[in-house]
Amino acid sequence: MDIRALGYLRLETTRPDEWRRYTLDLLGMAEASGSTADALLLRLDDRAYRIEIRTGGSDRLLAAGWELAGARALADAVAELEAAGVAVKTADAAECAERRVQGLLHLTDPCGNPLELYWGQAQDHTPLATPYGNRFVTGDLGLGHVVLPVPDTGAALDFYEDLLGFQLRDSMKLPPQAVPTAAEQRDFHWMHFLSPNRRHHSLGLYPGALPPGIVHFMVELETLDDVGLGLDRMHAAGVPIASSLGRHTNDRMVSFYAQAPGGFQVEYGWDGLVVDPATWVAKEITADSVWGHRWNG
Ligand SMILES: Cc1ccc(O)c(O)c1CC[C@@H]1C(=O)CC[C@]2(C)C(=O)CC[C@@H]12
Ligand SMILES: [Fe+2]
Repeated sequence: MDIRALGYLRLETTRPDEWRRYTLDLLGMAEASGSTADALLLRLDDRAYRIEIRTGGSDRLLAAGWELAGARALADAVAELEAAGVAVKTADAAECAERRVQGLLHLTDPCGNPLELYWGQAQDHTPLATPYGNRFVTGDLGLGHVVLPVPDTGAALDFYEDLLGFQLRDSMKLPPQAVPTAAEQRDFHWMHFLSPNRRHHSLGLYPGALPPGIVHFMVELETLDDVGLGLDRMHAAGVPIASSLGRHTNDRMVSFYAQAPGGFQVEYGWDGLVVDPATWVAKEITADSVWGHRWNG
């Protein structure tokens, strides 16, 4: 399947004012044109939007949007999904227009996580004015990464690897105490990292359940100072820091994790690894970080 990148995230929130402050004032995102009273659209680059925060009755992931190369790629995806027995719902013209894409499918992964496959997202050609002059690393690496809860980790790995065509980059054993909501009792649980592109991982699979349907999402900044200044803003605003600054072993990302409104986290990072998919070899990592990343509570 010709999926190219994580294109957008859609979230539902019961606390839209908090999310507004969090994304614009703390994460340094820009409000996109087309935002409405019900849905804050956020710009990180030349795309019309990368994140949608929709006001509703719960705090949860509405969809991870994965971008395909074009109309033929999306039609091929429908055929492959249906042949594999996966139910897909094709969006009508009105819904495509609302999402600002030219073709769109809805489906769920084997653990019930909502995804959208799409092609042809609108661009915004007006200069991007982020509040602190910070720049996000996107382009063909996509928006960043998202970590999804997958209690049936094996089924989820098969789905993303074999059907969606993501490349497994590495895996890490988590001790039972790190996965209190695992489906079964085991000595350890695998966490997996995958991507359809050169970004080390666009998707993390966390082997437990989590009510918001998302463990964290990561946005990457161009400079270390962008990340440090973001950390200062989080501290100044009194946002709980879920994990201190550190460097991950697998993608070498220097990042911290801040609590987001609604029970999950945002990872704010710099210097993530770009790999060559043609020569990559899947590995096991035996520590999450080279240094830092002290988790709180
Ligand atoms: C290990 C790792 C490497 C690169 C990343 O971008 C990344 O997010 C992680 C994993 C972070 C991970 C998590 O998402 C939920 C709580 C986890 C499972 C832990 O208990 C240790 C690592 C944590
Ligand atoms: Fe991450």
